[in-house]
Amino acid sequence: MFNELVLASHNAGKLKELQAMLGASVKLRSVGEFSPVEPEETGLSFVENAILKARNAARLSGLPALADDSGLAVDVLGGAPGIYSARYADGQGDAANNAKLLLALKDVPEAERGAQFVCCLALVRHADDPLPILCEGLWHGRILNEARGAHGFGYDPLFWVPERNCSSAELGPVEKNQISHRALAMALLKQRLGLA
Ligand SMILES: O=P(O)(O)OP(=O)(O)OP(=O)(O)OC[C@H]1O[C@@H](n2cnc3c(O)ncnc32)[C@H](O)[C@@H]1O
Ligand SMILES: [Mg+2]
Repeated sequence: MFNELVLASHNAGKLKELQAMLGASVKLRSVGEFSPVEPEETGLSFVENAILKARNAARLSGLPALADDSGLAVDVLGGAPGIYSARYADGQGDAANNAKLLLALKDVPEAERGAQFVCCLALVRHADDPLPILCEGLWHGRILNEARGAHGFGYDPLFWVPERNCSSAELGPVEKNQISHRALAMALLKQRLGLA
């Protein structure tokens, strides 16, 4: 159905994971090829931000666009940082985000450190598409007391994966791409597109 999609993301980790999940039959091009400017994520939900990013990328590229809005929702923080995950430490990047999260959970015991990664994928056929395809995935885990592992990106070193007994950054890319929030959302998208 789509041989080429623009990925409405400036996050290289997402591009790598999503391209691996889609396989070679659909080529993902980064929106960075078309503009260095990142749209402001003004939505109040993952869905709204994913649609906003997808429309922006479709407008810039003239191609159908896929967006991924994702984040980490921590139970004891009432779901924070959530849609603000990328900006948790005021735009200072992954290391600062992780340090801030560790500090926020400093005195929280293991049993209360539950969290989930959330991924919302939005696909628009063109910038004004009235019916975006939306797919979501959740991945349940726990926030560690210190970073572990060197794979992945973002909060992966702090996310304990109970079903594998390791952090998400200790999973190899193939394994993470089978069980992550993004993998679940992508599996649904592939079904919707008849690619599964
Ligand atoms: O908006 P784009 O350009 O796609 O890139 P971004 O990195 O800003 O992406 P988001 O706005 O969706 O914010 C997602 C945040 O959640 C984190 N995150 C999402 N998926 C993750 C994953 O699989 N592993 C670790 N962290 C993840 C990521 O590092 C960001 O801090
Ligand atoms: Mg973002």
